[in-house]
Amino acid sequence: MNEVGAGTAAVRVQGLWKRFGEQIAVSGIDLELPAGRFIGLVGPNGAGKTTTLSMVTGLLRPDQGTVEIAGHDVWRDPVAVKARIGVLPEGLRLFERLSGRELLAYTGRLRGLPGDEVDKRATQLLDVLDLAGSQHKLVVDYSTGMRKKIGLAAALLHNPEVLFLDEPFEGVDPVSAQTIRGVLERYTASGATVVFSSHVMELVESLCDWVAVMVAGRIRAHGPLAEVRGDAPTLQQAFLELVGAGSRTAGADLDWLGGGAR
Ligand SMILES: Nc1ncnc2c1ncn2[C@@H]1O[C@H](COP(=O)(O)OP(=O)(O)OP(=O)(O)O)[C@@H](O)[C@H]1O
Repeated sequence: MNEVGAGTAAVRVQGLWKRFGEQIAVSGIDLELPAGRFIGLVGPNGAGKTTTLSMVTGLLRPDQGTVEIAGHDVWRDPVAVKARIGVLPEGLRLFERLSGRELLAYTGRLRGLPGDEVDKRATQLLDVLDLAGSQHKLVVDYSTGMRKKIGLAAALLHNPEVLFLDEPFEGVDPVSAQTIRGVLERYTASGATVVFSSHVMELVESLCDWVAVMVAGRIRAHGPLAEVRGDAPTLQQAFLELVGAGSRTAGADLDWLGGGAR
């Protein structure tokens, strides 16, 4: 059962900072992500999305600031938070010498689920994610898309309240993307919250009902999709305006590229 109903904040971020030497990756952000929504965190390369998601999910300690998930402080109450979240991080490390099914069995036991419940859920997830035929293959032999899918299955196994996904569709073919999408839509329809980062605006526009736009370590816009899109015809156009790239002519200075002298 999910504790957090629609209308309350699934994630509350206050004054979050992260520096790497001279580089300020996240510059004092405040953000409330509503529960029960499909939320997209978008921004150009290097905007700070991965750093933010890592701090929000307890993988990277902030320099300053607090994060609460379902009312629990991520750094003061990590056990309560980790029981309530699922995470598919960027560059996910998996136990390569386990098969897909073994990985789920292991994850389920770590999560404290009874063995027969783990078996039942693993069978269903492997089936829905089209991995049943590869469940006995070692993870090391999985393709990029299969790795994303088994990572997603592991993140969903304990039925978290909030699911965080860093670029879940990168390197995933359209058929697998559609499968992942179906699973996520079903999950949010039941009141759970998904927060995912992506650069693919069409995807964010078609999946999300709430977006946060991050530029240079700050949140530039956030809110319901229609509000952030405003009068722009597409989210892509609104995004280009927000990041100040709307009028930039790509490649204007590359006059040597293409024809002419070689
Ligand atoms: N471990 C690190 N050490 C030094 N700098 C880092 C580190 N991690 C991130 N950065 C810097 O922090 C900034 C934000 O990086 P981050 O990976 O969070 O951005 P992003 O929005 O996820 O980018 P992308 O969309 O390209 O994945 C970048 O300038 C990056 O170079």
